[in-house]
Amino acid sequence: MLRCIFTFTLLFYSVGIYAQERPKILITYFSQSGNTQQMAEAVARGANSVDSVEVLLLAIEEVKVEDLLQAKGIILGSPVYNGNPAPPVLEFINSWPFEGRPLKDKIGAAFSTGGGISIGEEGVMLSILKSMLIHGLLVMGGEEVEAAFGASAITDEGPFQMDSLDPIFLKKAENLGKRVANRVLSFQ
Ligand SMILES: Cc1cc2nc3c(=O)[nH]c(=O)nc-3n(C[C@H](O)[C@H](O)[C@H](O)COP(=O)(O)O)c2cc1C
Repeated sequence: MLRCIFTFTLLFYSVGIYAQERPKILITYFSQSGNTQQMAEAVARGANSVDSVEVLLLAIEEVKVEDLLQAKGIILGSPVYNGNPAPPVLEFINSWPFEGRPLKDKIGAAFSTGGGISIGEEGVMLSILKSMLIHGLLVMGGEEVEAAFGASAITDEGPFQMDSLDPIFLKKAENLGKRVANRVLSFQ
């Protein structure tokens, strides 16, 4: 009986500690026609490949303030709309709590999708990173030099006009998620 209680207590505490210690990574996106969502899912796959982190994948409209506050890493994605992040993404960022800068020192990263080559993806990621810097996040880019500002994908020009995004873009997104997850762990 005593042994049973001991085992149960040990199990209870180990589960508690494990749950408590897994830092959360929030991956969030706006997507009207599914491209940015595909990138977000790839980012989440990459983050999930790292043990000991908890990954939350949510469309921006599903994100609650507590999700932002609890996350140790925030990875935000947007399509390019006329060279800028999509307006709902800007509204989302404008809704982040600012008083006391509660998002300070979290890790931040960005991803984007755009219809054409060199008509906005990079600018959108930099715009997201700039806002993250205002909030005090520690921002980072992707794994590859070709993803220096984050992971981006072309969705509607030349060879990149397919239902599913080209694997080269999805790989960069996965690597971004993995990189952020590893950094979050090393900053614990
Ligand atoms: C209103 C609007 C404006 C857009 N402007 C641009 C643009 O300036 N540059 C670009 O590369 N793609 C532009 N696009 C294309 C989208 O960025 C692209 O299709 C993106 O992958 C859509 O993402 P989603 O499928 O997640 O909604 C625009 C699309 C819309 C609807």
